[in-house]
Amino acid sequence: MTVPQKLILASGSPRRVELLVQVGIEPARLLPMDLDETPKRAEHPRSLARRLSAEKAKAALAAIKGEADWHGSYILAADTVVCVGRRILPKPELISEASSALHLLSGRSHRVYTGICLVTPDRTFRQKVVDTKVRFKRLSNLDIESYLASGQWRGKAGGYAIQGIAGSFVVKLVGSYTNVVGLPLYETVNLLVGEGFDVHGSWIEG
Ligand SMILES: Cc1cn([C@H]2C[C@H](O)[C@@H](COP(=O)(O)OP(=O)(O)OP(=O)(O)O)O2)c(=O)[nH]c1=O
Repeated sequence: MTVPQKLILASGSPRRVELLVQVGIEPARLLPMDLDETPKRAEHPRSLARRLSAEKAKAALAAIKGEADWHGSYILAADTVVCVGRRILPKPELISEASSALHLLSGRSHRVYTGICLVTPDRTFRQKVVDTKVRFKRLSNLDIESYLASGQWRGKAGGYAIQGIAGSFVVKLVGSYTNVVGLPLYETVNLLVGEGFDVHGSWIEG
């Protein structure tokens, strides 16, 4: 008898769930981890994405360790960081923060790093950081004001969501699109397959 594999997604991000479901992976459980995401002094954005994704995975592992049926589960966590040069942009909750971020992104290229961390059933930690280069058009005052009014910036790294209105700001994108949304699908599936997770099982028609 084969034991069904379970994936615990250590995330509260609906985008990450949607991306996994898009490739046929239905997380058995969502376990959002509320961590302090403040960067360390002079921390590189790539290192921040790597560190936070590992911390989310570690916290999720600690949370389920005492449970009898966690054996055989995989845990996946991710963290997305947007930066202009080495300047890390916040995940704005205030309109003023979102406005500053959009002014900074206007007419420039920036990078989006997503760290992914997979904990295997034997508790091995496997990590990867993926980066994407994105160039925005020059945003007019009307673009910025209207975008701020949309509220789509709230809680999103860098103060925008490429899967919404801000998709129309993108002049050029080099790398993974899904990485910008919050979970790089190629690399995530690769990591899962490499660690023995059956991603293909759900692809059968009917
Ligand atoms: C740049 C960008 C970010 N985002 C989102 C993805 C993430 O949800 C968020 C980055 O913050 P994260 O800290 O990576 O994720 P989160 O706090 O939303 O969720 P969790 O830690 O529980 O997994 O920004 C978009 O949805 N679209 C985009 O274009």
